[in-house]
Amino acid sequence: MHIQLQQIVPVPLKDKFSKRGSDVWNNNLQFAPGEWIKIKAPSGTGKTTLVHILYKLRSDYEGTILWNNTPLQQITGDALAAMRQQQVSIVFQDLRLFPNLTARENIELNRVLQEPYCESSTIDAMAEVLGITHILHQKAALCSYGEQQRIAIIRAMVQPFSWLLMDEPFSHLDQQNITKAAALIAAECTKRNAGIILTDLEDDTFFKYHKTLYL
Ligand SMILES: Nc1ncnc2c1ncn2[C@@H]1O[C@H](COP(=O)(O)OP(=O)(O)OP(=O)(O)O)[C@@H](O)[C@H]1O
Repeated sequence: MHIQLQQIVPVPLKDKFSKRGSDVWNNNLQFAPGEWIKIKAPSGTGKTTLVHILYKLRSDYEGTILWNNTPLQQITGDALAAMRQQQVSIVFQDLRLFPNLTARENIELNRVLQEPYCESSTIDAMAEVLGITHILHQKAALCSYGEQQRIAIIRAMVQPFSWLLMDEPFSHLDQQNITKAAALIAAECTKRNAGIILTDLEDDTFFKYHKTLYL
């Protein structure tokens, strides 16, 4: 799936970014299938805003986003749900787990939303790689932020996708866990020939990005 950004300007950020310039805002960009893109920016400059715009969680912007040549504004209802279930997976900055469900239930919900993409045992295998097997039965609310971040990463992996959006996905993890999580994500994206759009504050070596854009 191609993603195009045509002169996107978030209304609340209009004055801020116009003073300092941006590779993204108010520019024309095309993300090709399978591209791995890093969006780098300091705190408060719009990383979450961009991710939410791309996932159609907010529409307070000027310009046009195209998913496979169709303006996002025109993708609604069942078509939007199908896009999110089959084409675009996401790791939110604020994770958005159901606090009263267990870690496994949070992940399972995403796995069975559609024709299951993988076996339930995949959850066990990924949990073992990321070192969270022991908390799979625990309510998400009782898990540490680092554990919740790994739950959210596995949840994003157990559905089909051709694009993976990640908003500061490793912010609560130590270097060893980042390395394991990034390797898992890279392997999954490579297997599916999926694109990555990852936001972060600093440069990183988590992935072999095709391009880095400054927000
Ligand atoms: N609906 C809104 N109305 C007014 N201001 C907003 C709105 N949404 C976002 N902002 C402002 O836009 C700026 C960018 O917010 P955003 O959360 O996208 O930044 P960020 O780069 O993800 O920050 P961080 O790295 O701290 O998570 C902030 O100053 C925020 O207060």
